[in-house]
Amino acid sequence: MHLIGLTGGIASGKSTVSKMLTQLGAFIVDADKISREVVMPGKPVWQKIVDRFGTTIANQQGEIDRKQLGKIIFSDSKAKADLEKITHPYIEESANLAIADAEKRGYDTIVLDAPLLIEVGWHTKVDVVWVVFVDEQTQRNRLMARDNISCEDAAVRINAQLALRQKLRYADVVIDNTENIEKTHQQVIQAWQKLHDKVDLASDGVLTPPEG
Ligand SMILES: CC(C)(COP(=O)(O)OP(=O)(O)OC[C@H]1O[C@@H](n2cnc3c(N)ncnc32)[C@H](O)[C@@H]1O)[C@@H](O)C(=O)NCCC(=O)NCCS
Ligand SMILES: Nc1ncnc2c1ncn2[C@@H]1O[C@H](COP(=O)(O)OP(=O)(O)OP(=O)(O)O)[C@@H](O)[C@H]1O
Repeated sequence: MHLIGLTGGIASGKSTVSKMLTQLGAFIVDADKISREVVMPGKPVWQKIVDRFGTTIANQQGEIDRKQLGKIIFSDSKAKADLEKITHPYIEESANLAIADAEKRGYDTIVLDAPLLIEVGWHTKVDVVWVVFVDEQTQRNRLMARDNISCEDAAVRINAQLALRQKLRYADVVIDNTENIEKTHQQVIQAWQKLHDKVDLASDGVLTPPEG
């Protein structure tokens, strides 16, 4: 089994690359999706967030108001650290279970899609690290357009993460997503092919020619 750690910056294109990897047959474990599941009402994380941030952090339906929580944590590093201390152990436990389950179900390639892969040290538990890169201006423009936020808010969110250029130092594979989707798709297919060819060589000493 190959475990790919897929990371990048906010709005650099991780979900876009994830979808391409799904089409190639990988199973995706999405840390952002898990972070939404673990805060549902009734879960221990929900209570811990309400204890730390007050009852007004939950909306009328009792769900955590993510917009409000995002506003708080992206402008207050202590609040961000507190939220991460509450959520990360549960996100990690759930991600580990999802990886083990996908392995049991016979998936040959599993992708841990996590924006904070390197910040939280999970890059050490994956086989290879793929970083989805874009230049900062493109990143800011895509983030503003997708989330309908101001240039200032986009900059605050980008700066809340380890700089994308720093993440490149941990990369086994860099997917440059600055240009169009087709160019990105070609890089993903190439990296996928290389990963699987390499393993064929390592496992039996003979390079298996690609099919077709
Ligand atoms: C801050 C929250 C409430 C914002 O929720 P929202 O629905 O608006 O955004 P979503 O969860 O889809 O995240 C969007 C992007 O924000 C960035 N982001 C999220 N959390 C963090 C964080 N703690 N630090 C830096 N960037 C973050 C990531 O690039 C992520 O892809 C939410 O992201 C959250 O609960 N974060 C804490 C959990 C966490 O660290 N998640 C990251 C997975 S390892
Ligand atoms: N090559 C591209 N050309 C144009 N737009 C793109 C390209 N890649 C992604 N986008 C757009 O940029 C935005 C960010 O991409 P995406 O949601 O995949 O990023 P992400 O890294 O998963 O974001 P987040 O960290 O916030 O979850 C989306 O609106 C997406 O449609």
